[in-house]
Amino acid sequence: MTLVVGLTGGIASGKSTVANMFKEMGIEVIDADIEARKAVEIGEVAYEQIVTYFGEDVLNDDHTINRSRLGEIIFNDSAKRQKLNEIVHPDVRRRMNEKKEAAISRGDQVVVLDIPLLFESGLKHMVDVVLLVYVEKDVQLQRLMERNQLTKQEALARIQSQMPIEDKRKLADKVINNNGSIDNTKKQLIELLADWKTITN
Ligand SMILES: CC(C)(COP(=O)(O)OP(=O)(O)OC[C@H]1O[C@@H](n2cnc3c(N)ncnc32)[C@H](O)[C@@H]1O)[C@@H](O)C(=O)NCCC(=O)NCCS
Ligand SMILES: Nc1ncnc2c1ncn2[C@@H]1O[C@H](COP(=O)(O)OP(=O)(O)OP(=O)(O)O)[C@@H](O)[C@H]1O
Repeated sequence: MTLVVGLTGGIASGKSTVANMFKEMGIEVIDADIEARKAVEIGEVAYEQIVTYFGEDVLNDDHTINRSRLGEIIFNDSAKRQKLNEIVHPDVRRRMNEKKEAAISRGDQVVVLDIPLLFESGLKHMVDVVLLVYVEKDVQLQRLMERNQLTKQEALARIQSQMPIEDKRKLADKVINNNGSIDNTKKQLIELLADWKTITN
């Protein structure tokens, strides 16, 4: 039996950090952000729809999507964000499902789906258990500003474009608290995996 874990959290809460820990343990992680990048490559259906809706202003000179420009637009306008989600998400789900089915066919014990918008997009049905990477709001803001070189206002716009992390915490099956050190986070993950081993064996 394969346990399908949905890894989620707020922006910059530490999903990729935890995802890398899973990978180091030899567990496959299917990353929605990576699949979303592939879905908007030149020639893909979503690419054409983005150009039609948002115009050529969101393109780089080489015609690829200018991600920072598109981000500036959608993180400050909920109607445009919803439109982008409608364009990109169906293909992201299709790509993730294909990889998930491959992991199940191979007989992997655990496969992880890293989906930032798991709750916002109603994707709980895609996984067996939801694992939330939690951080307090001030830590989240600080880490986001530092990692993406954003002003406080820009970072807050991104945080506020998602379901509040406190609400996500109530909906999750398991929570890893990532306020502390990376080592502490890893310890919590190892304990969780030991629990799950009894489920998958
Ligand atoms: C807006 C875009 C161009 C910004 O690209 P950029 O390279 O700056 O960021 P990246 O893709 O690495 O996303 C970083 C984080 O932003 C958050 N985020 C991204 N898209 C959204 C969204 N539509 N709504 C809320 N939060 C989002 C997530 O927490 C994500 O982990 C890009 O995020 C995008 O195409 N988003 C739409 C697809 C999507 O929803 N992706 C998220 C998972 S499916
Ligand atoms: N426990 C920690 N201590 C200090 N810094 C951390 C810790 N966990 C993560 N970080 C840093 O915080 C930032 C956000 O972490 P990460 O990229 O893993 O978040 P994410 O949830 O994957 O973000 P996104 O939603 O944008 O994909 C990174 O710069 C990372 O190095």
